[in-house]
Amino acid sequence: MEAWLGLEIGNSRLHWAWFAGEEIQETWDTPHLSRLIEQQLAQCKTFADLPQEILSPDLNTSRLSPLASRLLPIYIASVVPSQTALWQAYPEAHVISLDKISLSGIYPTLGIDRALAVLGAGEAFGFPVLVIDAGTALTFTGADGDRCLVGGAILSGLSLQLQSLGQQTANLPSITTPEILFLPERWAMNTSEAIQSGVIYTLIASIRDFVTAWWEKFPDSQICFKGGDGKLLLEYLRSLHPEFTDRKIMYEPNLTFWGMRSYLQSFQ
Ligand SMILES: Nc1ncnc2c1ncn2[C@@H]1O[C@H](COP(=O)(O)OP(=O)(O)OP(=O)(O)O)[C@@H](O)[C@H]1O
Ligand SMILES: CC(C)(CO)[C@@H](O)C(=O)NCCC(=O)O
Ligand SMILES: [K+]
Repeated sequence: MEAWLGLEIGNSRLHWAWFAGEEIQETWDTPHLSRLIEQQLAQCKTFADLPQEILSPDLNTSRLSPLASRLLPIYIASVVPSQTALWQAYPEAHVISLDKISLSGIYPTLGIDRALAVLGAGEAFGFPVLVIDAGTALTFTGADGDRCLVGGAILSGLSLQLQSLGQQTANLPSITTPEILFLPERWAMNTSEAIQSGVIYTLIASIRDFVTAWWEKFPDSQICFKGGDGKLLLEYLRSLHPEFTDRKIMYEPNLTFWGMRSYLQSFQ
């Protein structure tokens, strides 16, 4: 089984998956790379030459050691052109572009992360499917039973909403997502919880509205959450609306990587 790396470049950070053929072995996240690393990427001859910055401290690198003497292909799905540019120098970098994705009805500026995630979800659970990516931006992306893009929506994600409130006002603190330990009181009595209440209850209401509208169109469709805040938001959606607990709605962090796998299979 050939080894390869999947790299999803998001607006906040990099998401990595190490594949042996079609199986994901490990996944991890790292910060964006600095421009200083470009030279090192250009000179990579084996896996061992790759900068340490791309490996996670939790990664069991001894499992990777059989790969050390080879240069692994890296398949890249990026929505951050300046970060994509750094990889141009790496001899085995393959940037995935929208034109080779097997979905119809795509518009030219659709994010490759959205296209791959909806493809990966549809391949795994069947079409029609709706993906809710709770990342830096929160996106809804749906495809119908003919693998045709239905469309979707883009709004500010959880962190971005909290951060922009803090940055653009004199008296409001910037709350970070690790500070959100529980579902706040809706009618909050302090500033921090009032911000959390405003952002979280409106986000959940928006998500519920999109989910309901999707199921009106496609009643039996699977809905998948992904992204850094996906697990938390699905948990809150379910605790506020228990009727969603038994429905076809789940969290699956690797949808974009599944989309990459299916993209690669389409060339075999
Ligand atoms: N260690 C972490 N670092 C950064 N964000 C984190 C972390 N853990 C959880 N998060 C949450 O993940 C969210 C970012 O999600 P994610 O990492 O999926 O975004 P992204 O893929 O970089 O962005 P996008 O795909 O929207 O361009 C933030 O809103 C934050 O609350
Ligand atoms: C919306 C984001 C930022 C989500 O990562 C990304 O998919 C993107 O840059 N999309 C381009 C615009 C679009 O999808 O219509
Ligand atoms: K921008």
